[in-house]
Amino acid sequence: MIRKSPTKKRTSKSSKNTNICNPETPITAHGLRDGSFGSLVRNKLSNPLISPHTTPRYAHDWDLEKDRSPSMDSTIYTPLSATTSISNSDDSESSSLRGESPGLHQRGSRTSSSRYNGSISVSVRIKPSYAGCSSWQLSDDKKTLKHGDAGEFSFDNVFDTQDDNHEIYETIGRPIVDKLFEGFNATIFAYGMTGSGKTFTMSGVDSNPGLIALSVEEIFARISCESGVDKEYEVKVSYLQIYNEKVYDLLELSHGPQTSHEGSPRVEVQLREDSNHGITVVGLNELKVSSSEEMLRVISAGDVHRRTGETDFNSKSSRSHAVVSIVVECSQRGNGYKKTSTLSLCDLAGSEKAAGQQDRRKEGAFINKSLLALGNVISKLGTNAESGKTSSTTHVPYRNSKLTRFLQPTLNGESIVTTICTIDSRPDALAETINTLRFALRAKNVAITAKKNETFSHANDKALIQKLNRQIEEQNQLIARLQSGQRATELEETAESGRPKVAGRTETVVSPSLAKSIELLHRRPEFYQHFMDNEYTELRDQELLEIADFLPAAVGSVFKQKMRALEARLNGQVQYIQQLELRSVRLETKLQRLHQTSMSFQDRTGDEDVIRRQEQELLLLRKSVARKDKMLEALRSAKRLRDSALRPECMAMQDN
Ligand SMILES: Nc1ncnc2c1ncn2[C@@H]1O[C@H](COP(=O)(O)OP(=O)(O)OP(=O)(O)O)[C@@H](O)[C@H]1O
Repeated sequence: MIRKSPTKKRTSKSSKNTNICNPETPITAHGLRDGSFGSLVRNKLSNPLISPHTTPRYAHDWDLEKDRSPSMDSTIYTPLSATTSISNSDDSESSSLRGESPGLHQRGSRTSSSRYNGSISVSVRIKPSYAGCSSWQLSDDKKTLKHGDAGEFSFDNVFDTQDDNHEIYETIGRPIVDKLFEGFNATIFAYGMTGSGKTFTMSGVDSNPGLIALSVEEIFARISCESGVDKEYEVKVSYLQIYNEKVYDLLELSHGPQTSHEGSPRVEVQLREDSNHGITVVGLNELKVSSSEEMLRVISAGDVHRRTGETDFNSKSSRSHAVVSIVVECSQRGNGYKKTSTLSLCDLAGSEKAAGQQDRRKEGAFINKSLLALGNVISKLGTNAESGKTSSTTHVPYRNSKLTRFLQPTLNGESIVTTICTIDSRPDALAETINTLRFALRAKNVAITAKKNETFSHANDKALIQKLNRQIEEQNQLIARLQSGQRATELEETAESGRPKVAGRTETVVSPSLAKSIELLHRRPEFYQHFMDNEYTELRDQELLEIADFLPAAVGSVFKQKMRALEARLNGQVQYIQQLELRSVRLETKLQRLHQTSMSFQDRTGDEDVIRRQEQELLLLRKSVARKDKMLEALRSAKRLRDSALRPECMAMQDN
């Protein structure tokens, strides 16, 4: 049975959100103050913060490098306007009216069953915060975030502080797992500043499992429901981290989790690109797993080795980008159908300000550099989609970081992508929050054209064809054996009927008409017998009938009987001879044709043999016809003798 996670209906909340500074605000199960963000602030359509020509008021690490910062780069920044928000929300609304999942951003009109056309689906999750008042406000439909200074931002979904991981899974995780089972590659990635809740969303905690655990449970629940006699599933998992621009396998088995100390990067693996397979990770362990428990054990063993450290915003910050890849392979027995799709669950490292510690600073520089590269790629892909260009015709800077190189196939349209951008509502994180929201807006523009990974293997067809061919071959041999047996019998019979016996001859090359003639000759005795036995046919000769009438009754009837038999035999002989003559003519014509053919194929001794045999057959037939002629002549003379014996003078003499 498919496990149904408890579905909490996404309810609209009032736009008049509770100020989290309010001591009346209830505390959630996680010990956090519940409720949405701060006081309603006037909506400003023209916003100084988001103008490409204006310097942001908030200090940000990236702001120091304005030229490189995604937020400040005027070539990649898309100014936000009321129109953008409205058109985006209209888009989402129309997709929900079409019955599409709110978790995916699919363009229904261009979508066929084996293709998915859409764009990256983008959701934002707000982390509850104690630190100061927030001025963020969420719209009733939970799609638009407003900030007094930053303006208005619309997305496919905005999850507020009350939404737990189950709620998020139901809205964005389950539709992605649906697509996975249809055969599409699918990706969920979490993006946001350090401490904003990416790992909390992806991995969760014991009391509130994250998208990884919930997806894994769903995958195995479906497999147990769908597996059967005709369908079989295989599931594999791999887990890697990108730390300081190096890729490490988190499932390397050479050291058990107990022996390796927490946070140490495992075995380094390499990204490789080739024309056949695209980007691959050489040497990455892919473990076959057969249950959700087993897979979650494997993943948590990998978690232990993920690089973590302390940042200003997170005491246990993930210092690497981590990707869990789950490969689901479904094969149908009998027809060679196979579907292989991959679910990639990425928990990116968080962007941050420059840290005090040297190690943290180095890590932070790598993290920021790779996130900047990701932002640039997303921006370029978004611009391409808007202008109708493809990444094959324009340069997309995938090579600027290991993260973008690794995500290249995903972002290049081989996967359906959902991103969850986490933000921290505290005021001192506003600059980072705005950067995250800008990234999220750009991601919304990235077009996806994914196709199902389905194949039909012809291995089974080949086996079937081979089997059928073997059967045909066996049957051919059987027919040849039966034919040669029949020929041998015929030849035996021919020999018995006075023709020379040909010992051990198994040739079967006899023309059908010749075979028929031979058969007729073989049946000759029965043929004669038939006419000889036919004594009850009517006597047709009028003269004989009249003579019989003159004879005494007893003699007359014997006479009639004898005459009838003689007449019948005579007629039979005549008919038979006519048939033989006809066949003889036909055979002669055929023989002539064969002679002509043999002239042109003299080296083919097989044909000469056939001609020789047919000539022999013809000779026999001619002899037979001659015998028949003699027999006919004898019968005619017998008739003449009888006729003369029946003349009146002879009769009178007899009477005397
Ligand atoms: N929505 C939430 N509800 C309750 N607690 C949360 C939420 N989001 C995050 N937290 C808590 O905030 C802390 C930091 O979260 P988390 O580690 O998930 O952040 P992160 O974005 O992964 O940070 P980093 O990039 O530094 O790894 C954790 O203690 C986590 O439990």
